[in-house]
Amino acid sequence: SKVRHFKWEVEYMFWSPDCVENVVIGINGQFPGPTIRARAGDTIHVELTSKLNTEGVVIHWHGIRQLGTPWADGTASISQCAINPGETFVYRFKVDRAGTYFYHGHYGMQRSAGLYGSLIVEVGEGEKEPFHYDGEFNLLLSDWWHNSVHDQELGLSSKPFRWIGEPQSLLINGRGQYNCSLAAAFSNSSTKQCELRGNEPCAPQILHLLPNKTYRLRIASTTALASLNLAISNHKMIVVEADGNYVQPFMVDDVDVYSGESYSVLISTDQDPSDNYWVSVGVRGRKPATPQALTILRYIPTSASKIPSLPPPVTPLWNDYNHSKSFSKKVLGLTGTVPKPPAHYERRIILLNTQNKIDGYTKWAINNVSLVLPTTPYLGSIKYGLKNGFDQKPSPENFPDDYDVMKPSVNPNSTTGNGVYTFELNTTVDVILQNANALAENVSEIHPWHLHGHDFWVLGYGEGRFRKEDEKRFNLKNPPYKNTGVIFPYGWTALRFVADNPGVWAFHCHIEPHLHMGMGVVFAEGVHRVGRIPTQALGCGVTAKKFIKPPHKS
Ligand SMILES: O=C1O[C@H]([C@@H](O)CO)C(O)=C1O
Repeated sequence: SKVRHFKWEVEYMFWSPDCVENVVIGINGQFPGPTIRARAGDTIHVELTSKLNTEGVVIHWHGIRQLGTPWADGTASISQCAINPGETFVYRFKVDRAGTYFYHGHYGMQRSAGLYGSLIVEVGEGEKEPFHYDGEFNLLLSDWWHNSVHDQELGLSSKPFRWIGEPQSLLINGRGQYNCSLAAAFSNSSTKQCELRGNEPCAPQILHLLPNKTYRLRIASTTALASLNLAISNHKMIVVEADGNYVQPFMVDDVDVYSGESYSVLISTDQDPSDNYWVSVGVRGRKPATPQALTILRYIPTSASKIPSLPPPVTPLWNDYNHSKSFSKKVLGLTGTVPKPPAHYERRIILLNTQNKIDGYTKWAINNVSLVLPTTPYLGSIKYGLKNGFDQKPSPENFPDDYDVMKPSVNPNSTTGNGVYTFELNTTVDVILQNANALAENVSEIHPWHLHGHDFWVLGYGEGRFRKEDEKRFNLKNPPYKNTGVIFPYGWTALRFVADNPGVWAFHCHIEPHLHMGMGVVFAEGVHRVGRIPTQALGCGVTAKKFIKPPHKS
């Protein structure tokens, strides 16, 4: 295994992700940031210098468990202090397992500003994947707004509340087309045909494939909001990986990808090689106001500029939740490659997801607490026993029996808070994510929940309020092992994980504005076992006072 060194500079830049000039956060002059490729067992060493001149920054390595390096998880106020303008911070961690991952900003709403890139881990030298392919392509999916994240953030934290609305564009590898369509010829709207030469930052990345081969597409979503659906005209996909774990292969026409998830699919280039085909990405779960993202799957030697003869695939109806549920339930762990869940839980917490008003501000709350992060990162506060870093009262593990999840939330007692769920090291924990009605009547939304530092088993999905007897239907045989799991409107999702990674870990809705509005919780386990935390990660809040020594007096 190797140590892979990278030197990164993070900076704002002018860029045109969807052919409209905007401001993005780039890395080394690139948007999306550079793709990291490594092999399982390698160590990644990123020396990150911030050239953001008016704000801090951190980078989270999504899907990497940070075994033994919780300070490198890149979560501001949780695992480290934000990196100040001009400062350099070293992220050094092991990528222990092959898979499709990505990285992104985890401070304020910097992910929405474009701070993200792919992290691909190949199998270790001499090891094999449990499937064959001749070549691979990487599709990092995101959504894009034309107003700045500062504008978006201010709206979300204003009274009256201003929602960010639907994205202007969907991007594939940071590229979309706002004012034109690649498939205008097939549309009955007035959208004009894109006239792109191919070298523009918004020109689609065309996938060049040879006929009669098998390709692996690595699909990951770092969207701020949108739940996505990807389809390829005339080509079925075999799903083989989810969130860095192998799944029992299954064939589909289209794949749902929620923010924070990744999938690998295999396709066979067995179609008419004198044609090209569309790859299309559309919005699900929210009434779409965003055109599909498109790129072209080109069969060599057909001309790359040949417009496919068939129209792009149609995304399933946005509110066809049965379609989404049926997809999610097909995702099962590949026996023999992923660990089996312990048969029993030792602790169960139930997390009610509600939209609330607190002092007239619109928030999301978990068991009536809306997360507002403390100024001191938890990792340092807990390790050094500094009790003034955050609320010492344990966080609520349930919600009132008479709460009606089908009715608009009232929550007279909801508050902001920053307490922690503390687990005894190696405890088997069940988390029941309970969805509910939002503030408006007859509205309940999709929320993809992402856990840092672990994978969890998704034991089941259900409708309405979770009941104890529902556990009889849990899949303990071959549940998928993932780091992001979705809750459907008015439903519940049951997760199980083993709290075996000393550190402090965020668990939150991966929709960026929802997290910003408080939709997250903090888990801690075995923090006394955490090794020496780099001083730089502690240089803020109450830990700064303890660890930054005054200049030596002679
Ligand atoms: O958090 C959200 O706020 C809006 C809406 O509920 C209020 O404007 C929306 O669609 C969200 O997901």
